[in-house]
Amino acid sequence: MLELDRLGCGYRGRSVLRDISFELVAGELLCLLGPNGVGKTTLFKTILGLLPAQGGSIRLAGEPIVRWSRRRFARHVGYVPQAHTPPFPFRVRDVVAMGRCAHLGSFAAPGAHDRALAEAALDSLGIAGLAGADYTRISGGERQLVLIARALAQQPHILVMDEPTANLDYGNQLKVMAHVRDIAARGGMGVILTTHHPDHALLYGSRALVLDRAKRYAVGTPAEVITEAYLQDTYGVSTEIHDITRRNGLQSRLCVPAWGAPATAGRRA
Ligand SMILES: Nc1ncnc2c1ncn2[C@@H]1O[C@H](COP(=O)(O)OP(=O)(O)OP(=O)(O)O)[C@@H](O)[C@H]1O
Repeated sequence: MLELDRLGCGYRGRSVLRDISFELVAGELLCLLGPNGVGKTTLFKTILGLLPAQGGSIRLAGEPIVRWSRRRFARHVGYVPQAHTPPFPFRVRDVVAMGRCAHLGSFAAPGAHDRALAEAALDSLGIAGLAGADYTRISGGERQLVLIARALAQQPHILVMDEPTANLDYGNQLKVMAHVRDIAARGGMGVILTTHHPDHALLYGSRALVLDRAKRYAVGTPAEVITEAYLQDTYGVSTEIHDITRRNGLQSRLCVPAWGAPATAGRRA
């Protein structure tokens, strides 16, 4: 679906990442992890065509993205930016319906089908009750959910999400991750998202791309690339990664800090 080949990205006179190669395939959720300032958003902006590539290439459905018109690109690729406050007090249902813009003709307004997709996207995230609210008067986490709903209403083939769970409460973080994983798998959408939580990738990711401080990267299953050594070297914290058996018998892998618990906590009798 999306192929990066030795991609370089950065800003005028400043290289941020070099020689990044990976593919995003249909139905997968690829989690991108890395320390603050390493270049995750810069990589996304380059994939989205907002910054010119500094070498290498990006292909979408086998065709270099430089050959894609903006309109065709917008029909294929959805983007969830980090939450922002827009200057205009649109109603939430209109913000979500804007996700349908790339599918409409010039000057056309969203029709019944587009409105229904917008309402369904709000409903799927449990925020149908916000539909009539003013987008500038809802909380940061609610705005984040609305931006996710807008991207879902767009029904893209590829969804790029920049820290989609950053402002969300614990329950909404888990719901959004599970929901995105499920719609990727069911609908054949490829999703790439950034997260600062290794557990999000371990629990929900099909694959992970991890960047370290030296801007080296590795791509693989979350279990392959999110290791105690990676977390120690990259974040300077000691962690333990454990395989657990859930009550339903399924196996999961989780990361816990190796420090910080009271001396007596969890001590066996
Ligand atoms: N407009 C810009 N012009 C020049 N340099 C920039 C610009 N925006 C970001 N940078 C620099 O590019 C580098 C990568 O920034 P980027 O925002 O991609 O990091 P990130 O990995 O997304 O970080 P975070 O996890 O904190 O969101 C940083 O050193 C940052 O200072």
